[in-house]
Amino acid sequence: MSPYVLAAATAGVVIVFLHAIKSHRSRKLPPSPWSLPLVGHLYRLGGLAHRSLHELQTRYGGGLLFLQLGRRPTLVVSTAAAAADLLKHHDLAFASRPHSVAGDKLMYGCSSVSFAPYGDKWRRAKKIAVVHLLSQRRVESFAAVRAAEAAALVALAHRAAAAGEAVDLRESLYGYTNALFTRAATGAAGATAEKLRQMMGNSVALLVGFQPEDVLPDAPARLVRWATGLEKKLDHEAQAWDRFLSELVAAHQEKKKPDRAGGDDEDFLDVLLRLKEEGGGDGQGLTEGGIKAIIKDMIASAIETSYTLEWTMAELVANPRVMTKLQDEIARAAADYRQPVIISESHLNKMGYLKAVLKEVLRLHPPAPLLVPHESTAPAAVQGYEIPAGTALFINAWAIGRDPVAWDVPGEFRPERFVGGGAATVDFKGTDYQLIPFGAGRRICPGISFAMSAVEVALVGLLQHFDWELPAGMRLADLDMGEAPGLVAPLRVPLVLVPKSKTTTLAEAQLQ
Ligand code: HEM
Repeated sequence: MSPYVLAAATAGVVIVFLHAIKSHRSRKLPPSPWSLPLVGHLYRLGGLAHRSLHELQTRYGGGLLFLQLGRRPTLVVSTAAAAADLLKHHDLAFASRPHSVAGDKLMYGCSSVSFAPYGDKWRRAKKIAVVHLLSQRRVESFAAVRAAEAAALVALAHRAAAAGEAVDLRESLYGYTNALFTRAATGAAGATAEKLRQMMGNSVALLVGFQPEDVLPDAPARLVRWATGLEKKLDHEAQAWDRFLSELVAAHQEKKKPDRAGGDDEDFLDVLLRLKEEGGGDGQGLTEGGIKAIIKDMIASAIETSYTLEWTMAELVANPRVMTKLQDEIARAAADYRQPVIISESHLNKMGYLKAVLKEVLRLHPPAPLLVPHESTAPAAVQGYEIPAGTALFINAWAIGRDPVAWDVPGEFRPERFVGGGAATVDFKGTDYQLIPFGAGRRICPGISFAMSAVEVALVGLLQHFDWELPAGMRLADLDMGEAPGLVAPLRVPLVLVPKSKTTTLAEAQLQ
């Protein structure tokens, strides 16, 4: 980088930092540890920000911390009580998102649901997602696609079992969710799904993590993006996506038949193009860019969904008692109802222990441990502190799931706490603030039902047909249950397990 760029960047940071310190001192703010010039508290985050922030919070007490993360004043919420107060009483003030240049470029001017700042554009996109794409009826309409993709996953495990080989679950579970989400979003499978998966990997690498504009004012941040080649990468990626999505849109417009409009066999792209064509109502103001951004949002969610499956398999292998109990529940359902290879979804809904296991996994391992950052658009008085407008918000769902005030023996994996115990009625739908892996309030994830159906169908298939063991020579104590660094957190080491068929072959399973 040239010395001029460096000097301009440094001067910018100093000005912003001094300004931040001045305004910080004049307000009543939550506890804030000492920080460094320029970077503020950024250096305290480390690779596993949710863990570092949890440690800081236990040291300072209370449920709120106020940090200066580079340029951004940031409120961190780490207890169930503080989350309840904030989300019940100040949700509106904190319903926006911090501006992101990568989101602007890769998400068509932040017009996806997840990147849009709070306002009319976001409200319309969210309504489309909730009412037209991810409603219970629409989720049910994809049951056959889920069953087919889960059967492909079971077949893959059968092949590995027959060959005595291990399965790389990180790889195969993401293969499953990506294929399923791509089919639901665009109707495409095979090579198209593979291409989208590879492109999504490139985009996610550019979208997550701290960006130059988080630390520097606009002009020096732009210089840094230019000097480091980031600007070029973002433009290149945006163009590649646009070419690909334009082809999918064109193919959909060609195949569209009048008698299909509004039917249950529509994929997300069909629905969005229909709403745009209808013009008024919920499709009002929907542009082709907006449609492409929403499609990207939906396909990207395959990542968190597959991480949930991977964490579940890891916890089950680490807790053989729970694995056996869940397999017994599944075996009873399969026997009672003479089920085919993949147990039908109406029967999954009656499996109480399955639901309890998944809640327990999401309590201990929310795939987005700090949710997605919010930003306030108005001042708010939270627990007696004055939080200025323009403050970023991290809700530490990982710490909240381990809050000792909200949970008995929080570090223990014990699904029974959700069956008849004190937490029997606690759910992750956004009203129980001690369990918020999907967030709560206005910005809550609209894909809970879509995600959980995908997780349940695959999990039940994998446990109905196989016992799962650690690879030869590996002991339970060697299983690494730590997280990989990043704002979306899978297991640190991809999970590899050996399947042992309970139904010797897929053909045999199909006959049962
Ligand atoms: C287990 C899987 C999933 C987890 C753990 C998860 C979690 C989350 C979280 C934590 C947020 C942010 C909440 C906040 O800002 O406070 C979110 C937002 C969102 N999720 Fe999910 N999600 C999952 C699956 C899905 C699926 C399957 C879809 C759609 C197909 C989806 C679509 C979205 C969208 C569109 C948003 C943005 C909402 C907004 O900004 O208003 N998610 N999700």
